[in-house]
Amino acid sequence: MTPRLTVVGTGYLGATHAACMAELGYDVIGFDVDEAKIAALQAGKVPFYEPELPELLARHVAAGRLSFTTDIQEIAEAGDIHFLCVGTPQRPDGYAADLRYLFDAVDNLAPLLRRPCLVVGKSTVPAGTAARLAERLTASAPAGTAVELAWNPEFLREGFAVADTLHPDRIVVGVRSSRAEQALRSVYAPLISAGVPFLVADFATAELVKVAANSFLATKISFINAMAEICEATGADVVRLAEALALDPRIGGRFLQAGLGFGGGCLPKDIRAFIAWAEELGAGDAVAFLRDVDAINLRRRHRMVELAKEQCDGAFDGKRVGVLGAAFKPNSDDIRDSPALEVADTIRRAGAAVTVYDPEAMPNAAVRYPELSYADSAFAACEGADVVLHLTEWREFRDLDPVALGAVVRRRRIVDGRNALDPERWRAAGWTYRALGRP
Ligand SMILES: NC(=O)c1ccc[n+]([C@@H]2O[C@H](COP(=O)([O-])OP(=O)(O)OC[C@H]3O[C@@H](n4cnc5c(N)ncnc54)[C@H](O)[C@@H]3O)[C@@H](O)[C@H]2O)c1
Ligand SMILES: O=c1ccn([C@@H]2O[C@H](COP(=O)(O)OP(=O)(O)O[C@H]3O[C@H](CO)[C@@H](O)[C@H](O)[C@H]3O)[C@@H](O)[C@H]2O)c(=O)[nH]1
Repeated sequence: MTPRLTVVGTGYLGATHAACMAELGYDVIGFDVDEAKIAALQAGKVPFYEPELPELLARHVAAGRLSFTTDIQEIAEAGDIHFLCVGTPQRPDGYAADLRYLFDAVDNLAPLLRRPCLVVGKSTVPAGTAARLAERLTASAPAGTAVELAWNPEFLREGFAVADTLHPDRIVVGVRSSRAEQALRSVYAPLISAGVPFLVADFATAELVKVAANSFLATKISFINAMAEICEATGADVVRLAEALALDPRIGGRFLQAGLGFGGGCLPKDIRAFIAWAEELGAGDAVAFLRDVDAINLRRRHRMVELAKEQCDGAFDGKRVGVLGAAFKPNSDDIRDSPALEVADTIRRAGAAVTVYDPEAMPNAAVRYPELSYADSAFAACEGADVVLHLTEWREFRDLDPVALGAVVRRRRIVDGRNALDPERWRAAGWTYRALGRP
């Protein structure tokens, strides 16, 4: 019999997972404690920007295959498999992951379970969390109910969430029984039969795969950004350097884009949680290098502010700065730990009048950074600017005409924080072009 699925926590990950599971043919109910989010989703609307997701979600909601609720009893009664997709942000008091939402989710769901079911964690967690949740689940579920936990980390990227979910590089599951393994094999059968590798591990390994993958990606970005610092000291060009490195297939070219560094709701908090957890285990030395990875990453933001200041003739006071980009990366409206907004706000606090434009992230940015000014186009943000900062590499910015933009600024000066513009084109249009890691 086809299992009925539920998704607990319908943010970026959960809403995507719910819609994609409906696309694979399952009946899915999404549950969240955020009533506004659930109301939007139930109306077939995605309350954040993610390409491809709105059409997919609306289609399955309209077909009655996908629904959303704030009633936990409803999902407890309906679900054969419950996917936990709640947030695990950085704790306010340090580096560790805040696991309270996961514990709440399990504590609220478990006592209501009346039928045999599998609870599958997808959130990113320190190894050992699944074992703790399994204990809580068994302790709180009614006696005699066959309830089990499994772990199934998620590797999707924002901006490509639907494609990454429907065509993942691999599916990793942490299980304690062949029943759990078979249930997950069966759920993902359409992907497995399309050739997606299905890897089975213990809980701790499955949890660790996710954190290790993000640590590796963060390290690769910080490596090239460390090289950018060296390039700045020697007059070399990090973009040419990365091109040459990438031609070695052992290194590869992906995640070698030097610039303002990584932000978002995942890489920064995941490497910090990894450091905190390893230290707790007495294995802190093994991942001490991740402190450098974090520090290199944050230094790029300071360097960007310095370059902007140089282009403002050494003082921000009384200067106008046009900022292109607010999201932590293009094709997303996510501003969690956004390097662009941190740079923009630092410059504002230093005395400049800063105006930001982003194709999708301005509503989120305006809530978090109400003191910044916002404009409704790139041209409007740059009007009268002493310097333009390119901080999130949306296609719209890469396609900007430097001649036309040159007509609205006060001075033709641009700092490309993402190494994504063509320096020759901008210089030919009379701009002073500066970038991170390039002469
Ligand atoms: N965003 C990504 O691209 C991505 C990719 C892979 C893994 N992850 C991991 O997935 C998890 C979720 O990330 P996200 O970006 O979707 O976060 P998010 O903040 O967008 O969504 C989390 C959702 O959980 C809900 N929630 C909190 N407590 C709840 C509870 N007790 N019951 C039900 N719902 C509850 C919140 O209201 C929110 O809607 C994190 O662990 C993250 O590291 C995220
Ligand atoms: O060469 C690069 C590649 C990325 N970035 C930056 O790195 C950050 C993260 O980018 P990306 O990894 O594409 O975005 P996320 O959506 O945060 O996805 C990461 O985090 C997710 C949540 O854990 C994982 O599921 C994904 O596999 C992992 O790529 C962004 O700020 C990018 O601008 C660079 O600076 N240089």
